[in-house]
Amino acid sequence: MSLLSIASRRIIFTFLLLSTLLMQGCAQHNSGATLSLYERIGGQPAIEAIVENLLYRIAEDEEVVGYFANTNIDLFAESFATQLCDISDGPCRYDGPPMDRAHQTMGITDAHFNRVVAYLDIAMRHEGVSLSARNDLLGRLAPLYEDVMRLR
Ligand code: HEM
Repeated sequence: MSLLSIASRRIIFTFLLLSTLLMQGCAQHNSGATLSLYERIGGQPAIEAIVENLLYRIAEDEEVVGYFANTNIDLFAESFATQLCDISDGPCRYDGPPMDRAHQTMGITDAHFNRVVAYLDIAMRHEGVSLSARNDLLGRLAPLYEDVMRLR
């Protein structure tokens, strides 16, 4: 085998190796392994659409909407969207009241808590958020249950 053909084989081998590594990198990127949860949800526009969608579902639930009777809905929407952005590793910092203070004197029942969480899941599904991203976000909200219900 000539020196030239050994050299060209090496070049081809190196090229194949590099393109395989590059393709693996792209596949990993596309599968979401390197994306933040915030990005997998769809970033700020998706979060705002999800909160809006959630608000319509709450408005249609005669029992749950009662909790929001004295609430400034625009402020709530902004605050909730910031919290979702923060908790999903987005570029926001939630600096509103802690969850136990935000929900004091409400006496939220388990059934109503579950309904709001279900509405949030449906709102995310409606906005095209993948099952795994939905589960990850709900998993991050789950530890707030005790504070929202004021059980601590
Ligand atoms: C994991 C579940 C929940 C999270 C993460 C959450 C988060 C929040 C946040 C961020 C605020 C805004 C706080 C502020 O800036 O003043 C808020 C307010 C509020 N939440 Fe929740 N919430 C949850 C569950 C619920 C449930 C189940 C209900 C009722 C059934 C509820 C009813 C309210 C109401 C009525 C307000 C407005 C309080 C006010 O007018 O000052 N929340 N919540």
